[in-house]
Amino acid sequence: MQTVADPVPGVGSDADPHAYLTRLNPEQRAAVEHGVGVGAGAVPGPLLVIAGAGSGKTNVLAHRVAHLVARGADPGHILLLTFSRRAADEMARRVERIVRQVAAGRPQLAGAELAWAGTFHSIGARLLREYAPRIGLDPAFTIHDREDSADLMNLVRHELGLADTGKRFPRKQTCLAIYSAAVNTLAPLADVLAQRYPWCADFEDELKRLFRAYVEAKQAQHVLDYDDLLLYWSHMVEAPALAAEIGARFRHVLVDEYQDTNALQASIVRALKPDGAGVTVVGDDAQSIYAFRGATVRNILDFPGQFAPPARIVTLERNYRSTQPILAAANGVIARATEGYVKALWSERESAERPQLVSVRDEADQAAFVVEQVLARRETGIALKQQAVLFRAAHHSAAMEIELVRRNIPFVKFGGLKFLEAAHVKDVLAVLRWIENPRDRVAGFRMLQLMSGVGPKTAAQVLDQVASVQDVAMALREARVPAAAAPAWQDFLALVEALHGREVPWPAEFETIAGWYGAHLERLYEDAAVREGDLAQLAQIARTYPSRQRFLTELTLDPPDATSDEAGVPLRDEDYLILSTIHSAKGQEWKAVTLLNAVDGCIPSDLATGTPQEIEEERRLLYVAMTRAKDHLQIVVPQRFYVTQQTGYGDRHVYAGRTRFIPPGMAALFDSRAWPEAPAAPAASPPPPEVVEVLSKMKAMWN
Ligand SMILES: Nc1ncnc2c1ncn2[C@@H]1O[C@H](COP(=O)(O)OP(=O)(O)OP(=O)(O)O)[C@@H](O)[C@H]1O
Repeated sequence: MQTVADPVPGVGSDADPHAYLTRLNPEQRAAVEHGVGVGAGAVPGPLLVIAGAGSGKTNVLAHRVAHLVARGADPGHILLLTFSRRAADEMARRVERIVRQVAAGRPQLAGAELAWAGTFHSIGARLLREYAPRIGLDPAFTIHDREDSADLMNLVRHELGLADTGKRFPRKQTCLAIYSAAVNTLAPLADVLAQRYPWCADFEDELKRLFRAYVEAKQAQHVLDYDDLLLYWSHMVEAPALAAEIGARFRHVLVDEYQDTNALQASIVRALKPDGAGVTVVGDDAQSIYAFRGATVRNILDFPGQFAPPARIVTLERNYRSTQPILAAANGVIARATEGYVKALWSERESAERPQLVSVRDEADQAAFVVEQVLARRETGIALKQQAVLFRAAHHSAAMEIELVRRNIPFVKFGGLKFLEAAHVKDVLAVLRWIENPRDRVAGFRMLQLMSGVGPKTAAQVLDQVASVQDVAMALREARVPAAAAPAWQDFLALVEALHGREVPWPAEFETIAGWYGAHLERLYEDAAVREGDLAQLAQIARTYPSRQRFLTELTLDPPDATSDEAGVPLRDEDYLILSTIHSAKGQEWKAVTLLNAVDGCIPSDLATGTPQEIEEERRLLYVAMTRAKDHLQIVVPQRFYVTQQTGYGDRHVYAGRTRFIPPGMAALFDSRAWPEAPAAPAASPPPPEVVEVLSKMKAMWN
């Protein structure tokens, strides 16, 4: 049902206003044009774009949105759901660029802006604020990140006496993980326990009690956790009237990275558009790597059959990123998967260089090898930024990081500690969150204990006192605190009075809080100077938001990646090597990619070999890693590596075999080599070095 775009006369210097379509290959173009312009008022039927790695998924989605706008769709009625905010921003930029090309001579397109592009969570937060009164929610709710949620879970766990049952009740992080898995997979608690947490199955009743109390605590404190942003949204659209109202706001709903959505997200899309009209989902089942967070590859596998007639499927198989030998090896890995949409990626980028399988002795040699290669490639003109070292688990890069620091090679690491997880950043945000919502107990608890002399008991008492009053500042003035806390308390009262009275507008408010916190920082942390740098960065970010509420919401939902107390964040270097977990490498590409620790136990991770599904997900992880490479791919296989805290064995070196996903039958797709290469001839043994006498000098120092 495609139509060829009508030419629009007099458009800029470009004779064809839809010239952007000619840049697409036939399959991409079919996806972009599907159902657009079939008649005034008609909405395209559901579309599934199966986009192989590097086949231009981002490109296609951006073109489809731009094409819809160019053909008359109101950008304010387009909902674009992406996996990360970075992806949403990038997409919006591309759409605007394409639309600008068509806009000359069509003034109504000039200022076209995508008002509704973002992650499921951030769009959920926006809709919930707007519709809060309709579902009995306080619109000023604050949002807890994972750590806050775990803290609240812990608080409730203690209150219910579950922490001291004598038996080993699951810890707060585990409780939260179980809760989150049940919510996101829409599965009964008993099933989640049986399948994922069998060692907690005995606690089903207690866990239910805990989760009920946790939900009550969140409601009493007007806080939502990450999962609530989806859960409330999904409950909201279960009401047919609200579903119809919200669904009607969005004529087109486009979802990126559909393979990594969970059951809850799919149910939201279904509720908004029950017949699939206007829905486009794009993804690659071969790159589904978030099952551990509740994502289900079933969403993409089952999408077409949800509708009658079924959704149209367009498959993109031409890869623009990698050389053909790299693709052949990646295809070889994924061809052995048990289920999926069949596709054979191909590329016109011929190369004589096959990917390498490099055998090294251990992790130290692995690090030395990678550094040697990285530097050699830089000599050939490939900047460090164009080179990435990928690994399955964040700690796999430890030896590598040490070697890089020793050799003075700057690097950035993605997938390690997140900015918002750093204690000092959390401290400042806790103050802001509490000012926003004084019922938020986790924020208040953290904030009050920043003051010398205020411990958990005093903090809890104070929070009880302010829990139900309107005038928080007054309640704080009347609160009794230990004498040791008196000086700090006076400063705190002054801060609260200034902020509650709104004497200080945003973002100056942030500076005021940072100033107050600065007085505590040195006492709280040894490396206060480093942390001050992070806070300055946070202040910078704060200035870009119009209000405290927007700042808190966006930052909680999409935190910046790294803090400066992490190793090697190259604040001053222009060029730096990329170190990244495979998960954080999603959607990226580099000229050269090196994969560390391609051994069984690391990939597949020995923590993820419990079920066939887990093993399949590990295979897809390897596939994702390999398909990030444009020109050069090296897969390193250390013969032995160091493992920590293996149950019953302690820390030790283990000998490992090459990952099972590259069996001997695939060897022809790679060049195999060993490093260091065996020396051509035995070197003559050097003369024994002269011994310099220092021992006696050392002792003599203390004579
Ligand atoms: N029609 C095209 N002509 C030329 N290059 C293209 C075309 N479409 C996409 N590309 C290029 O192909 C590369 C991969 O595109 P993109 O990042 O959108 O792929 P992707 O499908 O999102 O990949 P992955 O899912 O593996 O992350 C980019 O460098 C992009 O510029």
